[in-house]
Amino acid sequence: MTGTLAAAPTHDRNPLVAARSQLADAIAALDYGPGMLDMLATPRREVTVSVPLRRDDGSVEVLVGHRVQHNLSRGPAKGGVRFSPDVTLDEVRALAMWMTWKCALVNIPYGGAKGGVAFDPRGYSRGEIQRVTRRYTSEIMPILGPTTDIPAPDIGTDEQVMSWMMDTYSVNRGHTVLGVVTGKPVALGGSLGRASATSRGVVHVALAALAHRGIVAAGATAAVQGFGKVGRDAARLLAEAGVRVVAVSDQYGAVHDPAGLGVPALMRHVDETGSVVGFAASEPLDDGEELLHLDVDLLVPAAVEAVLNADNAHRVRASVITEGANGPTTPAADAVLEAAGVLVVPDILANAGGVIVSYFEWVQANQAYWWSEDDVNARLAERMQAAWEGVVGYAARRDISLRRAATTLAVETVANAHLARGLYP
Ligand SMILES: NC(=O)C1=CN([C@@H]2O[C@H](COP(=O)(O)OP(=O)(O)OC[C@H]3O[C@@H](n4cnc5c(N)ncnc54)[C@H](OP(=O)(O)O)[C@@H]3O)[C@@H](O)[C@H]2O)C=CC1
Ligand SMILES: O=C(O)CCC(=O)C(=O)O
Repeated sequence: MTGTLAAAPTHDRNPLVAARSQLADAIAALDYGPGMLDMLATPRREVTVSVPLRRDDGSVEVLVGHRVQHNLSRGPAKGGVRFSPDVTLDEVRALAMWMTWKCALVNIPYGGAKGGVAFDPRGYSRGEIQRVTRRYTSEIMPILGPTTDIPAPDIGTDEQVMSWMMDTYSVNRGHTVLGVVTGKPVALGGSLGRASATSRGVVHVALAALAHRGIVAAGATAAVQGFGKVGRDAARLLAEAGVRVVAVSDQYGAVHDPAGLGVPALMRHVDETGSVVGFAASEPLDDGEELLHLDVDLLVPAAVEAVLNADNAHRVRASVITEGANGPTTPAADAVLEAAGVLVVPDILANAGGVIVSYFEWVQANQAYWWSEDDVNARLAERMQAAWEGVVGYAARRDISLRRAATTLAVETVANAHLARGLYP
């Protein structure tokens, strides 16, 4: 390994350490010439920008934003934009690398990217968030475009933020460019089914994983960490499938009902109060951490990275973990969970439904022809099922974990694209 990798951080909870360790595992199982590991570990392009913001009170704050394009060998870079105080360049690099593997694994013609601005949108007005979005978009505009890099929503962003990004890009280009971002509102060239696509994909593979373990979904128990764009619809769809969702959490706390939470009523409570905390038909858990250790059939981490780590993995009692979030399990935790026989459905497979329907949205926008929601959902289910079967089959043939199988399959696809393009002449 050369300079870039030698300088890498080493902490178990650093997402870049996790992403690079997963890549190194995959490369070790494959047969490529020297340089492939370094090349795939290194982002193709990184932009760090200042985002000056005039606050509503007249003061000026200078925020920091990033956009990292990890790989472009199979098509334009694709991946979400995150507004969160925890955004760092290392985090964005890791998330961009995971996007590359995700797009390759589910065979959509993209490389991986990710972006973010380090601030907590909960402390800012709608007007301030719009100004941050527009300035960030302008600053990274040289590397954006419908054939180069196509953002989408992630933590702290939504379809309104995507509309502002599309508008800023389009105004600068002089015409409307629908294909420059996905996750837009349906009224503005978005796709039916995109808003719930990540959750729908998570639930598709969660149900497949329960069946794989011989657990009947009807009456099985689940805990969901995070009640945002991914966790909320995952809880709803699990409940609709007959799974008893016994606990959910957000940043403010966690609620629990061993008999099963009434998810529609909980959703109404969150709409009214902004948090799951205080939901009448439930008991509070001491802290969000407790949710991760409940004795449930299924655990769905759908919030942030590294929540399952060296310190707590041994306390997990779930049979199946389906990763709605990116990078919720550190490599040290993975080893503990694998030894304990927990089936972990990895992020790049489990949460790929979002980018799959983003791809459908981009295809529809480029064709200016929109599909029905049933059509979108059927195509999504078909791709999730194919990816699930591919990963499970590969893992079984080699007697390896689903994470190792998924990463190896994806890395091989990307490495072969580099070879086909003439990496080793
Ligand atoms: N949106 C998408 O299409 C996709 C998202 N993902 C991944 O899914 C994860 C969630 O993203 P998304 O739902 O879009 O983001 P949101 O911002 O919509 O929701 C994040 C949720 O996580 C909660 N949260 C944050 N920190 C914690 C914590 N420490 N403990 C418990 N809950 C916490 C938030 O709480 P609160 O509500 O209180 O703020 C919120 O409910 C991320 O890892 C993202 O990268 C992956 C694929 C696609
Ligand atoms: O929909 C997309 O393009 C990307 C979604 C995303 O950021 C992710 O899958 O982590």
